[in-house]
Amino acid sequence: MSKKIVLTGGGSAGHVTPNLALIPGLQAHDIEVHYIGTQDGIEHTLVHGVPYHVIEAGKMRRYASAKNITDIFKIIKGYGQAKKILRSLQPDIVFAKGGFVSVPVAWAAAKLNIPVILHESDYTPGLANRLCMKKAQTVCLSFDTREAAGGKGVLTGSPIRSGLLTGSRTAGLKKLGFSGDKPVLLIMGGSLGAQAVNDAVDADIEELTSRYSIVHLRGKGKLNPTLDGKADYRQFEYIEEGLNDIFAAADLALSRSGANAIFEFLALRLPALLVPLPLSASRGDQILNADYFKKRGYAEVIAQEDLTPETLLSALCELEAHREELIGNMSRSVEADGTNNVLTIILKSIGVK
Ligand SMILES: CC(=O)N[C@H]1[C@@H](OP(=O)(O)OP(=O)(O)OC[C@H]2O[C@@H](n3ccc(=O)[nH]c3=O)[C@H](O)[C@@H]2O)O[C@H](CO)[C@@H](O)[C@@H]1O
Repeated sequence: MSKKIVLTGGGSAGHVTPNLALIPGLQAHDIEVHYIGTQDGIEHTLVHGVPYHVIEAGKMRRYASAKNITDIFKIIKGYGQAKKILRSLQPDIVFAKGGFVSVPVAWAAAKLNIPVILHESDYTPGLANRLCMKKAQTVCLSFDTREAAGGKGVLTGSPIRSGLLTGSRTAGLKKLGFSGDKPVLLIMGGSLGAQAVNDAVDADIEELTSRYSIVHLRGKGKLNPTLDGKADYRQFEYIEEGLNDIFAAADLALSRSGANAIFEFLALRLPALLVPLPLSASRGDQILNADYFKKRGYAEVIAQEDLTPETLLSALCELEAHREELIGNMSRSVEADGTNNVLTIILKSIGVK
């Protein structure tokens, strides 16, 4: 009888794309894959070709909000729904990628004695993963932060969708309508977009497009219609299909330092200028992710507070000047594409050879 796995994770694409990276390898081993996510989360739009089960999820905020009360009821409801789904599916294992939808699923799995494997993408775990960690038998890590994982941590690297590494520059340039005469700058604000990065780019668009051909992934609802049709500028909310060709066409990136994006840049040897999500809007995990990449010479970093049209331009010039050096450092990197490492851990724990 074939084995069964439930994947979970959502809220932002960073909690979904590693699961997408694992699905082909799991199916190649004849493992039946199911996904538990929310109705309205980005995971519902990104997961295709496997049965998708809906539960409610509540967000645990680090600030006071009336929603904290209503969300407690959602979490309790989600836990009950997850238990019902898991009881009927009887999976051999649950793989939780993080985000708040993971919490009721991991807790319900533990309650039903179903083993849980967790993946932590960031340098420091978020609240959702800290809550799941208690229930996990193994915590796979993108960064070598094994001491933070309470003896359960295994350094695996980050699962990366294999298709992302096999794009074509020619196809990317054609899709974007760029000649390839200017360097192509990919701007990516994380899966939900980054308003501060978008604003800084918009404020300096004339100068930037005089130097670069720009492909800008702005995030849902964050397109700027005044830039439609502008030469050397293409904007998208989010690219699901064909991102590999866009990545292949890019010479440089300007990006948030979400863990998945930066490990993808590393695997692609794409030099990036990182603008971490600031402490005012997060627990600071992107700052630590970016510091790690800067220290190893894989990327340059600029703080959001320091972002002006002038500093942005000079930081991009610096990045261009150090491009070959950064590519060399990334080529010698020891960080692995985690897809096979995570797969091996999952297969071993359910006895599949
Ligand atoms: C705002 C926020 O809290 N972000 C967190 C979220 O990342 P968030 O989802 O914002 O960003 P990540 O960089 O981690 O992941 C984005 C993923 O979406 C993909 N993508 C992006 C744009 C696009 O058009 N098409 C596309 O496929 C990227 O290739 C990547 O695989 O989870 C990460 C992993 O825990 C954290 O490091 C981030 O801090």
